[in-house]
Amino acid sequence: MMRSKVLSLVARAASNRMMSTATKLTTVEVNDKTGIATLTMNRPPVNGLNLELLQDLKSSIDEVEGNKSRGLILTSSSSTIFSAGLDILEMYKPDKDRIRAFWTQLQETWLALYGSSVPTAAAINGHSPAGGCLLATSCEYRVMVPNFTIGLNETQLGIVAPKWFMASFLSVLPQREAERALNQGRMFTTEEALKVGLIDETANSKEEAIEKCVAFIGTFAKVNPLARSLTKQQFRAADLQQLQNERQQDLEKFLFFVNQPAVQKGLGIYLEGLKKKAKKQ
Ligand SMILES: CC/C=C\C/C=C\CCC/C=C/CC(=O)SCCNC(=O)CCNC(=O)[C@H](O)C(C)(C)COP(=O)(O)OP(=O)(O)OC[C@H]1O[C@@H](n2cnc3c(N)ncnc32)[C@H](O)[C@@H]1OP(=O)(O)O
Repeated sequence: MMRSKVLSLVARAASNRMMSTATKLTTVEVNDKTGIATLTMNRPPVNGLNLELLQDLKSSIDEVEGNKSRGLILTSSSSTIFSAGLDILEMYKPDKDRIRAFWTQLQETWLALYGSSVPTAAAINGHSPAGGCLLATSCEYRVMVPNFTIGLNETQLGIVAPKWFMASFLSVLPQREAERALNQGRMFTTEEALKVGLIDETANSKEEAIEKCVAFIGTFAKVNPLARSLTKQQFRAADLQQLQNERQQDLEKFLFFVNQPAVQKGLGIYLEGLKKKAKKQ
């Protein structure tokens, strides 16, 4: 390794504190200069949101809430995928107990991220379908690298995005755009997403995306943190409360829906298509 690279790694290690261990599917790194935490998803190959990744995401969000970070940037360790969304294997021919725990964990993770008291931003450094888009739109700001896609494509899989997925989407897009895109299951390219307002900025690399997220979080430097976070909570309270009130019904609805033979058949065909595509590559 070149000496300069070694020196830069040593310097980086000195100015950043790794808060989580590498055994987890997420890592949290707090930059000592900015006080901003970067939460990185690391579940190869596609950051499919399974029960364990969702558990780690939730505990990492809690960790950032608890360690007085000035903000949270969500990103991925993959060079081409932010997150492929929910791990379809959790929903296809599911285990009865595990699928309950899975959906309950997804609810908890969304409540924690969408309701986070710290400023949140997503550095979207790869494709971001469905649950990936849910994570990104749960943050307050999005910066995306070109040549990738983002959107809620559920209808393309023959499934329906629950109300709280729509709430995140609607916190970013006007109702007319959101409704049309959801009905179509539309995936937006980075450029299209910028034009419609689904993302806030583009960046040429993950590093630049993170820098732009840091700049966004920096815009709150002179704002009273309590006033900022209470204002954010007020904007989001109705969406959060709705899921809190309906958590059990939402779970039962999901279980009923996902166990329908037609839905299982559709998920099986979709998975098969993904696997065939992967083999061809
Ligand atoms: C009234 C309503 C009430 C309740 C509603 C009920 C239920 C519905 C709610 C459920 C909501 C679901 C939201 C979701 O998130 S569903 C998941 C949607 N995700 C996708 O459609 C993404 C699919 N994947 C892709 O498009 C591509 O993989 C991707 C662009 C992300 C990456 O492409 P790349 O070419 O880089 O990789 P691949 O070769 O395609 O994939 C590599 C391996 O990974 C597997 N894979 C990919 N995505 C998933 C996934 N989401 N889950 C599981 N596995 C996935 C893929 O099969 C390859 O596997 P191998 O062949 O290597 O084994």
